[in-house]
Amino acid sequence: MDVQHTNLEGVKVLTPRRFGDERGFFSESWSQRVMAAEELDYDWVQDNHSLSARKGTVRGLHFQAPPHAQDKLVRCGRGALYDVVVDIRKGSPTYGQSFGTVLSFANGKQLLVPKGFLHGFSTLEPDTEIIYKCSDYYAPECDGAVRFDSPDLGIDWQLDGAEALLSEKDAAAPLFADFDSPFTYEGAAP
Ligand SMILES: Cc1cn([C@H]2C[C@H](O)[C@@H](COP(=O)(O)OP(=O)(O)O[C@H]3O[C@@H](C)C(=O)[C@@H](O)[C@H]3O)O2)c(=O)[nH]c1=O
Repeated sequence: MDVQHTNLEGVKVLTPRRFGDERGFFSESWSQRVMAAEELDYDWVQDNHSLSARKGTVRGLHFQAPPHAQDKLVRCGRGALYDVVVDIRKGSPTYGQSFGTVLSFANGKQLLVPKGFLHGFSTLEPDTEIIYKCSDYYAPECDGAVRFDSPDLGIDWQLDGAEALLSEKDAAAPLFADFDSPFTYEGAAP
């Protein structure tokens, strides 16, 4: 597993090795044993899978508040997406800063999204599937969202000028400027 650090402490790009042969490839998308050596230790309890039929679909920016905050390990099962995280830990040296990267079936990259970050993505191809592990269960009462195109965040969603397809919930989300984060920075993450 190749592990790349990003501008946001704790946010990492993980790229599993693919063993290719005439049938295709095999890869270990997660191994607790291997990742413990990188000081990454998670008890994943829920796997999520969604399909976005249209290119230019945006899901996000989402979080689950404590006591049901979630770490997530995100990958693309089919197609390609632009995955984005935003630091919302009050007092963090990178509060409000974002990181984005392309996750595709072809590149096999995964993004590790720790608690205390917004997460969202735009689809770069039709019929794009996202698959992700979560460290806590879905808790709708703790579900929260921030408007993806908040001017203060200045995120380029790679939409090439097209209008994003959003859920009603995401269209009604508050702007980042009006958002009071429930997370505080607790020092350096692994
Ligand atoms: C997230 C989630 C939703 N649902 C239900 C609620 C609702 O009826 C339906 C669709 O939910 P949403 O519109 O919130 O789905 P979606 O917009 O895909 O939400 C997801 O977006 C990405 C960016 C994330 O990071 C995820 O954590 C999650 O927030 O699925 C669950 O049953 N379990 C879950 O874990």
